[in-house]
Amino acid sequence: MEMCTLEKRGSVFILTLTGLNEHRLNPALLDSIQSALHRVRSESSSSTALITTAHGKFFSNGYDLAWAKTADTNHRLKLMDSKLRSLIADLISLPVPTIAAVTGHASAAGFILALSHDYVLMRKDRGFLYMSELDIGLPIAAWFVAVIRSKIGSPAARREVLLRAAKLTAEKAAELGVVEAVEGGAEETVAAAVRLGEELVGMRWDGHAYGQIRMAVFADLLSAVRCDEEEESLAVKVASRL
Ligand SMILES: CCCCCCCCCCCCC/C=C/C(=O)SCCNC(=O)CCNC(=O)[C@H](O)C(C)(C)COP(=O)(O)OP(=O)(O)OC[C@H]1O[C@@H](n2cnc3c(N)ncnc32)[C@H](O)[C@@H]1OP(=O)(O)O
Repeated sequence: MEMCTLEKRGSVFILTLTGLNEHRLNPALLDSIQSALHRVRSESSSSTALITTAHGKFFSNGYDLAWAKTADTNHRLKLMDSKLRSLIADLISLPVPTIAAVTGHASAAGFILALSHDYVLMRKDRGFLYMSELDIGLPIAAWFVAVIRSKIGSPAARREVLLRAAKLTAEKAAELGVVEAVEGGAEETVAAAVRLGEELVGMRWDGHAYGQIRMAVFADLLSAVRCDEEEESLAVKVASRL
């Protein structure tokens, strides 16, 4: 079953998480997204940009904990987490500008996926950006915090997101500096992302320079994403709470 599509619209790629489901980040969906990123990398000979968006009322509702809850929970949790980390590292090294067009709820790992883009545009009327770990009693990985620290500048905003589990609407997220722009509905958000993408493509930057500079800007984040020291202990904690 196709879980995401990749289409070229003008000069930009649009990666869409398909289906009216929660787009939970299980290995199948993570693999599908990552192979789309590999296609963007291989086909981005000329200047291009990547927009990531989703169908339905969810951008992504986070890890697929139901999938993980089996006899082999620890292994499955670690598998999801290592696949997401690999995907985030690919986004940071991708030689093209990246834009998340958040057209629905983005929770926990889904929020991390959105934040890992260079720009986040969000629809005004529906959808929350929400780190739900506090509400569901789960610990958080240091690398998740590294993403949030790299992308959300204000300590007050980080407190709202992590220590208050705030459900941020687009307007609140813009006020806290979490998203760049608040658009209308889903279609307007994708259209605004395409306009921004075409504007960035118009700069005709060298993609490898763009990717290298982004990796330099987020060097600390990249090393946190690649470090799996705590994974085992966190997996045990998370598994015990499922
Ligand atoms: C776990 C991996 C371990 C690996 C090994 C260890 C290493 C790492 C360890 C890390 C530790 C774990 C980290 C965990 C990561 C995860 O991803 S775990 C999974 C997390 N996911 C969740 O917890 C799911 C959270 N989601 C929700 O709670 C809900 O889906 C939601 C987002 C709150 C949406 O709820 P829902 O009821 O479906 O929403 P709606 O019906 O759409 O809206 C509710 C009402 O709000 C109104 N509304 C919606 N948007 C807006 C808006 N923008 N503005 C105003 N109002 C809005 C909407 O109209 C609804 O109102 P009513 O119609 O009046 O009800």
